[in-house]
Amino acid sequence: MSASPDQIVPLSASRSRGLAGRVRVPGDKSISHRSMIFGLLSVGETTVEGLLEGADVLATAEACRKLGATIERVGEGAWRIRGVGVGGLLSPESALDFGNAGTGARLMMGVVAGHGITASFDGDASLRKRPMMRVLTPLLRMGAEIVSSAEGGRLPLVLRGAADPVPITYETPVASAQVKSAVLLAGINAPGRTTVIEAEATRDHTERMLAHFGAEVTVTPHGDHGRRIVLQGRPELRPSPIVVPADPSSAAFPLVAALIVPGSDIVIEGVMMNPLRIGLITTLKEMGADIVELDRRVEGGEDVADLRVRHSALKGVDVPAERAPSMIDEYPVLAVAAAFASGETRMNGLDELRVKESDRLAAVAAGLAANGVDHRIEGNDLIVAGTERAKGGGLVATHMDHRIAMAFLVMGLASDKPVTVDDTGFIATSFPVFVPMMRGLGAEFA
Ligand SMILES: O=C(O)C1=C[C@@H](OP(=O)(O)O)[C@@H](O)[C@H](O)C1
Ligand SMILES: C=C(OP(=O)(O)O)C(=O)O
Repeated sequence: MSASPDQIVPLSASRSRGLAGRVRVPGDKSISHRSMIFGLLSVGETTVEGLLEGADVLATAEACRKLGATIERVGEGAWRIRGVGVGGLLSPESALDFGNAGTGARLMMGVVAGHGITASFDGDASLRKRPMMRVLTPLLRMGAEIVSSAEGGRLPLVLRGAADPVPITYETPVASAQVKSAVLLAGINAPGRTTVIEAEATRDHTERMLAHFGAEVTVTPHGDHGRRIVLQGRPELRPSPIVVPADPSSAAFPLVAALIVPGSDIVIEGVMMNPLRIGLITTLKEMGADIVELDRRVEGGEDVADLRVRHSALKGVDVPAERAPSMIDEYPVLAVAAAFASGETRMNGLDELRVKESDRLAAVAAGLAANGVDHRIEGNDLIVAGTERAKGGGLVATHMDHRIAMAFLVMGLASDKPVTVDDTGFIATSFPVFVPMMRGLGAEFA
């Protein structure tokens, strides 16, 4: 296991020989959070296999316990949740602490908003800085009330839910699966149809899980890239078994590492290929990456494939803004790949990166600068001038952000001099076995 978020553990990565081997990265974080929440919202026992046992998901599990669920771990990645059902939630006796996790906090605000209960929400210093009004604005329209909050509706906050939430039609002003999901989760207990319209389609795990648990949900195209989701409220959710596929956002790290470390040839098994999550793979293929999908199949209701990845000569590309939702968490590691490409890579429309665990646009730019990679920011676009190498030698400030830590450790595996990240503790939020798994492929970390 890697360090945990409450320890500060720096680590250096240095030039490695070709990576080799087969790995399976942990379960998808988005589906893992939702497994706990849907388990809570159905009466009876939900079984989960392949759960991501990262700090973010464990915080959501703890919150579900405080709201009335009985949750037990029965084996590695195997969990059982006994839920209380829609309408059956209890007001928790202590604050729900989501640690570093935006997904857990925001989705649970939706759940609480749709129930006549009051709950306190809190998180770590990173989560306390992140905007919450984006979910609270529609939830207030549905009848929830903010009892108290930090400035601008930020955490810590106390939310009083609505016993009879009002079903609304909501057009999301930002492309965010968390906002969409919060509204739908509140809408589960609303008498009538709750509609969410998104201009850009975002990950659809909540919609899929609603259907899997027996709710009536319809999804139709909206405009050029968007969707309209209609949920019929007050369904009786049936506990349903969940098999969590491997997280494409975690797979991104060994994948890019294999592309940039000369001589690499690896296989990453069972990676979820949900079309709304694979923008990085599309982009890397455009850059000339040798990624072959082997044994494409369906597991747990999602397309998955084993990805064979070999070191590749990459070239710079233009990444369209409308692709951002399908690779939103992958830009830090794409910026690293871009440094090792020839020519400019332009990543357009990265405004949402500014409100993640850190300001990722600033953190990536600082990390590139510290390691001698030419780049610039124009508005919300990041342009990396690739020269097929990075000098390295830099110390990267990770700002409590797991993806910044992992992306720059990957850079160090192929840069001229080692790259040091100031803290690896937060890697445990999403990919607790990152360090040992990468070492197993041949990564030099010290
Ligand atoms: O719904 C989800 O599970 C997530 C949605 C995304 O956030 P936004 O909704 O803020 O884009 C993503 O960055 C996050 O890691 C997980
Ligand atoms: C943005 C992320 O997660 P969250 O919003 O759940 O903190 C992430 O994992 O990159």
